[in-house]
Amino acid sequence: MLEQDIERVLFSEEELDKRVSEIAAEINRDYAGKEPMLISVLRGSFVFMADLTRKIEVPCTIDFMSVSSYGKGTTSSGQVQITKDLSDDIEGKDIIVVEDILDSGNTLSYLLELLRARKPASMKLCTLLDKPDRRVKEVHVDYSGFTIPDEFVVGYGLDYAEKYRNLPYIGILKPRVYGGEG
Ligand SMILES: O=P(O)(O)OC[C@H]1O[C@H](OP(=O)(O)OP(=O)(O)O)[C@H](O)[C@@H]1O
Ligand SMILES: Nc1nc2[nH]cnc2c(=O)[nH]1
Ligand SMILES: [Mg+2]
Repeated sequence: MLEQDIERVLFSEEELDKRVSEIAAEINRDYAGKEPMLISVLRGSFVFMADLTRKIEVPCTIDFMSVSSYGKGTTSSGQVQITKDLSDDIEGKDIIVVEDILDSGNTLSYLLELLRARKPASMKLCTLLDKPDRRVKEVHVDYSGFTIPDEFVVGYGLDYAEKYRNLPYIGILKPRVYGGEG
């Protein structure tokens, strides 16, 4: 069972639901009278995106982009690959980039620069988790769910070697799973 690979739960389903509601309330307030386009950075953000969008009450559109830099490891390769681009144009739109985690910053610094060049009317970043300890590229965050310690977390969309995305909570992986001690 997946549960046996989890050292401890960092955020329960209930805690995630409460925080996602709070973030959605901020967005609803900030975008009153506007029509934001929410851009989910796949694959990690799919669960957060689905929960967040269902709590957004202003009219909005959604799109998806797929980016990968971790492969099977627990540290960033630094090489960001776009594996699926957006379907729609973002020029003149008020976009909100939705991410599961900001860690080294490699993914988002690359992605935000690329999207900025397409001339959206405005661009904000919403990340569920922020792990500042391993940052190598500076990234400005507009909406952040939780600041977390330097531990490799999984669940609620986040994977290790493509597994654990289906866990309904966020947990810390036992080091033995990825070849560490424990
Ligand atoms: O700040 P960084 O160090 O760049 O790390 C953050 C990124 O890493 C993960 O994606 P990953 O490349 O593992 O792809 P995935 O979303 O398909 O899991 C996560 O979903 C973020 O996009
Ligand atoms: N699953 C997972 N993916 C990440 N990508 C960057 N940091 C992390 C992390 O802590 N866990
Ligand atoms: Mg990953």
